[in-house]
Formats: sequence, structure tokens, C-alpha cells
Amino acid sequence: MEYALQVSQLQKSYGQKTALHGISFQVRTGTCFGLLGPNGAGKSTTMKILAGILAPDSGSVHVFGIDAVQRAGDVRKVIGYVPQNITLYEKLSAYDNLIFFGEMYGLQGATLKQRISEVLEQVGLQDRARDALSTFSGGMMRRVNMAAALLHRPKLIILDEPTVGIDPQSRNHIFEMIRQLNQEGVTILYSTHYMEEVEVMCEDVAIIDHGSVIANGSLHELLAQYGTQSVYVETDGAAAPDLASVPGTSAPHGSGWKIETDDVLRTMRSVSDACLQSHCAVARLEVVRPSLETVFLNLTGTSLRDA
Ligand SMILES: Nc1ncnc2c1ncn2[C@@H]1O[C@H](COP(=O)(O)OP(=O)(O)OP(=O)(O)O)[C@@H](O)[C@H]1O
Repeated sequence: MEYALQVSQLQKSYGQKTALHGISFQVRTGTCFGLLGPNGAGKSTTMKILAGILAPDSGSVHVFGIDAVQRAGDVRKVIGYVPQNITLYEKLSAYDNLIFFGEMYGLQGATLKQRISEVLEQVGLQDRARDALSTFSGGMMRRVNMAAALLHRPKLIILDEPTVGIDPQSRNHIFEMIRQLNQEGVTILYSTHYMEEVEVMCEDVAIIDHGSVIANGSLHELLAQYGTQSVYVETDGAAAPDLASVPGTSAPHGSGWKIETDDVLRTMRSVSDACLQSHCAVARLEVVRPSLETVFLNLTGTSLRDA
């Protein structure tokens, strides 16, 4: 199998603080891979090492088979890294910022102008090319940051939490762009603490917590292995059904109750009987499919939202 990225046993400390305790994962060429974890888990540190900005204390990174620590210059040519923090000059226009970044990648003249026009179209900002970035929203600036990382046609794009704090329009635009790039064969490494984003965008996932990978595999495998199925019931009216005899673990959830179970059909039947006996009319009765939230909860004992 061909890998765009092979990360092995990365360790990194900042003074006394160990940020990475031996991170390993592999990204198959052409896939969209999600690096999911709560704030402070070590995602940005990992990505900075992959992009050649930070040196690891130990461990190795290979990008399309090239050793990224030994040959950082070669690797930079095939990687597009979009950092979490905006790295643009606000007084300059989008166009002039892209000239600056393009020249850093060795692009010049007509080739550079052509690429700037293409990437601005990709991020949907052609009509704002000549405006100063100080007039852009945070989401638009993030899109210019992405455009800068695309100029040299990278084969692997590393995106560090690209949707944090941006408007829904820019968020949708970023998702659409990522899908488009991925369809064109570009490999994507996408870090986020929003599990819903991984569920809709990524085929493979590594879940990272406190500087360690705690689960790694295809989304499908992780959900099957660690996800819990449940049944959700909501009744019509104030009376609560007596769910004591229902198999599974029930707890109040939203406007109703959620029952985690290994046997969804039996639990549904039993919930329906319990409601009947308690004289409660069922307003909603449905299966809740396993999510990365339950995977994280089962692995760590905490909710990803609270971690
Ligand atoms: N420059 C630094 N100096 C000291 N500690 C740092 C530094 N950068 C990160 N850390 C610490 O290393 C750990 C991992 O941080 P990192 O930024 O990699 O996590 P993250 O998963 O990207 O989280 P976030 O989304 O909040 O940035 C955290 O405990 C953080 O406080």
C-alpha cells in the first residue's frame, strides 16, 4: 500500500511539558485523514513537525517515502501546510499576499499570476483579490491562508483546525474545497476537535488525547469496534415511562431518554411495551447510530466536548 505520510513514535517536550508521547499513524495516498482530539491533545505540535516547522525530540516522519526530518526542504515542496493561526499581512491585498507566498515557493512571473488567479477562484475570492485583508472576515482570511498553501500544487495538504471561529459560509466553502482537492487526488490531513467534521469528511481517523494516539483506523472500523448503539425515546406529555425493565443503560437525554444497548431491536420492543404499561404515548422512538463521541467516551471515560 502506498502512504502519503508515515509517522512513527514522535516525541516532543516543551521544557518540562511532554506534548507528544510517541505518536504513530499512517495516511494512505489519496485519502482524507482526520486527526481528532480535544484542545491541548497535541494536534498542532504534530502538524508543525510534519510541516518541518518544529523538530521532534525523537521519532520519524516520511512524506511520500522522503524523510521529512533529514530532507525538510524537499518535503516542503510537496506539502501545503495551513496553520491554525493566520500568517498573512493585513495591510496588503489578497493578491499581494499571494505574490509574497508564491515567491517563497519559487514561483514567478506569468506562472505565479496564473496560479494566483486559479487559487483565488478555488477559495471563491477572485472578486476581493485587490482588497486589503484588513477588510476581510476571519473566515475569508482563513481561505486566503489556504490559497497560499495551494499555490505550488502540493500533493499533501495539512490543515490545522481550519474551521475554528469562522462563519458558516466560509466553513462550507472550505469543506467543498477539501472535497474537490481530494477528488483530484490530493491527500488531506485534517485536524479538528469537531467530531462531526471527521464523520462527514474523513475515511480514516486517529484519535489523539494527552499526546498519545488512543485509536486509529477507518471511521467504519472505529465506530464498529468502540461505538455504542442506543435507542432514543420521547413521550407525548409530562409522564415518564418506567424503563427499569428495559435491557441496556438508560439515562435522560434531551427531551427524552437514551438507552445504550447491544440489542437494538429487543430494546425498542421493550421500550414500547414499557411506555404502554406506563400509559405514555410514544412521540419518537429511534435508533441512534454510534458516533465518534461514543468512541471517545468509551476509550477515555470523558466526553470529547468536555475534555
Ligand atoms: N510553545 C509551547 N510551549 C509550551 N507548551 C506548549 C507549547 N505549545 C504547545 N504546548 C503544550 O503542548 C500541549 C499540546 O499542545 P498542542 O497545541 O499541540 O495541542 P492541540 O491539540 O493542537 O490543541 P489546540 O487546538 O488547543 O492548539 C499542550 O499542553 C500545550 O499547552
